[in-house]
Amino acid sequence: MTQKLILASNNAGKLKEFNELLSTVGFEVHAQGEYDVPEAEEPYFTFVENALTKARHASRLTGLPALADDSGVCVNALGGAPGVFSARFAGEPKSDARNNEKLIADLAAHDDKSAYYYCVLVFVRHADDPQPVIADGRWNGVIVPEARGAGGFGYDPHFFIPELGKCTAELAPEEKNRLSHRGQALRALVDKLK
Ligand SMILES: O=c1nc[nH]c2c1ncn2[C@H]1C[C@H](O)[C@@H](COP(=O)(O)OP(=O)(O)OP(=O)(O)O)O1
Ligand SMILES: [Mg+2]
Repeated sequence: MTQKLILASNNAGKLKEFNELLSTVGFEVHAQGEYDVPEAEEPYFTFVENALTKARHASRLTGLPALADDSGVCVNALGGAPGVFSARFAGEPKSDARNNEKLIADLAAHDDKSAYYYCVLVFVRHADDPQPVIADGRWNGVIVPEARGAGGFGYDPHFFIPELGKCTAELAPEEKNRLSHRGQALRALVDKLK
């Protein structure tokens, strides 16, 4: 029997990646938007607290198991910023274009362009689940000033993987999922659910 699962996210890029990643795992996946779940508050300073809050919120409003993702790009020369604040780095309303512009500007005076993507996933079986399942993943790269590629979302046009000679926006979806922070975290999470 396939189990219904709510994806506790409104981010179209994440939803597309999760649909690909979860298609093989036997869940019937529904985005929280299908159930008119509004965006949850993300008031915390850690990825895990924000992800847990998003998962509980979606599960409470739908009565179904929920999976949430809190993720971001952490830049070493900026002390890990924007990190947990990646989505709203350049203020409200959220804008990938303005976030990328600000990231390039803030890094201009720094020689060290190294960064990593980080993702925490939290799965709850029900809203008050006392044993949320948690997994994370990390993906190292460097920030480049010139945008490259049309795939992915968010910071992908500026997140360069030296080993591949490409930005993550230049990767095919299956290649990004095989390597990404989100792909790593999801495989670890699925292992824990077995
Ligand atoms: O693979 C990625 N490729 C590019 N950028 C990425 C990636 N993964 C996270 N990011 C960036 C996008 C956003 O600026 C922030 C996530 O913020 P985050 O709050 O977790 O998501 P969100 O507000 O867009 O949607 P939601 O909270 O509904 O899941 O990190
Ligand atoms: Mg968010």
